[in-house]
Amino acid sequence: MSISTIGFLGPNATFSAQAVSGLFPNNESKPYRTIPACIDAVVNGEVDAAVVPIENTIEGSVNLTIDYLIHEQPLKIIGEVIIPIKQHLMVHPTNEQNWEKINGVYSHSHAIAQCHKFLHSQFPSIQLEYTSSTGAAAKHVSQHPELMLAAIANELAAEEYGLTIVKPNIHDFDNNHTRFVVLHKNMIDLDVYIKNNNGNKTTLMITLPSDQAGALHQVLSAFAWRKLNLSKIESRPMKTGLGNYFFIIDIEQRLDDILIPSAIAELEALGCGVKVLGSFPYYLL
Ligand SMILES: O=C(O)C(=O)C[C@]1(C(=O)O)C=C[C@@H](O)C=C1
Repeated sequence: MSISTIGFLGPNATFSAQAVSGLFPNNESKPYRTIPACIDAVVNGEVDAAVVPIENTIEGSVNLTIDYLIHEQPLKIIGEVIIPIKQHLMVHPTNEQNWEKINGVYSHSHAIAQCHKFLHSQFPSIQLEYTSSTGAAAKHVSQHPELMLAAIANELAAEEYGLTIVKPNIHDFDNNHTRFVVLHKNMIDLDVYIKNNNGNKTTLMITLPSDQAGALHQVLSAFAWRKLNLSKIESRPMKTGLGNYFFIIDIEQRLDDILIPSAIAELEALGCGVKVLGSFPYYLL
């Protein structure tokens, strides 16, 4: 396989690690402390690909991933993997009996956001501490039993760092999933290596011509009349001035020879900028 080592948001036993072992069970993987560090590692050639979170059912987009890809390091999206997310409250075993008296809850900001209702009702005035990942939170809690802390993380993290789950499934909505993208320097075909995908997508980045009435409507109609099914549309700031936005659009099919190229040509004729971020298979684990 032209992909051997995969970078992910570490340490061991994060949800990102789970996504990597689910999709690439036989590859080597390498943990990084932040999402930008995972992306840089692909650009620098330290790893062949990275698996990074891009969207969660409850919390929405992972803006850091989208912005870093668009503004800093343009890699290709070569695949997508969606995994169920179950968040558990865990403590050091020495604090198991009096876990309701904990002094602080540690986790990744997205994980804390997924459990806001639980935290608000059970621990309304507790100190919340944000860590670089759920795994990092579990590791920290395991190293400081004397501080009486809890982490929000997954079952693997409880095992890996020797913590006891005292409240399982504390995410506020049952249907909690996170979408991860596989990033690579080149637009390679992942489905040659990983079979049984659940569908295909093409992701475009589109900038609108400035100050043109109905521009977004025209963009959407270029897809609508070709019956190109869109599964996501998202706007993010260009960071060049208030009101300047670009759009990320997911189309539910591969980049073909006719329909998508002709939609792109129509958008360019309207004065839009269009960039193909990837055309790839997706997998549900
Ligand atoms: O902290 C982790 O375990 C991660 O892999 C990051 C992350 C995220 O950024 O959304 C991934 C999945 C969950 O939604 C919570 C956290």
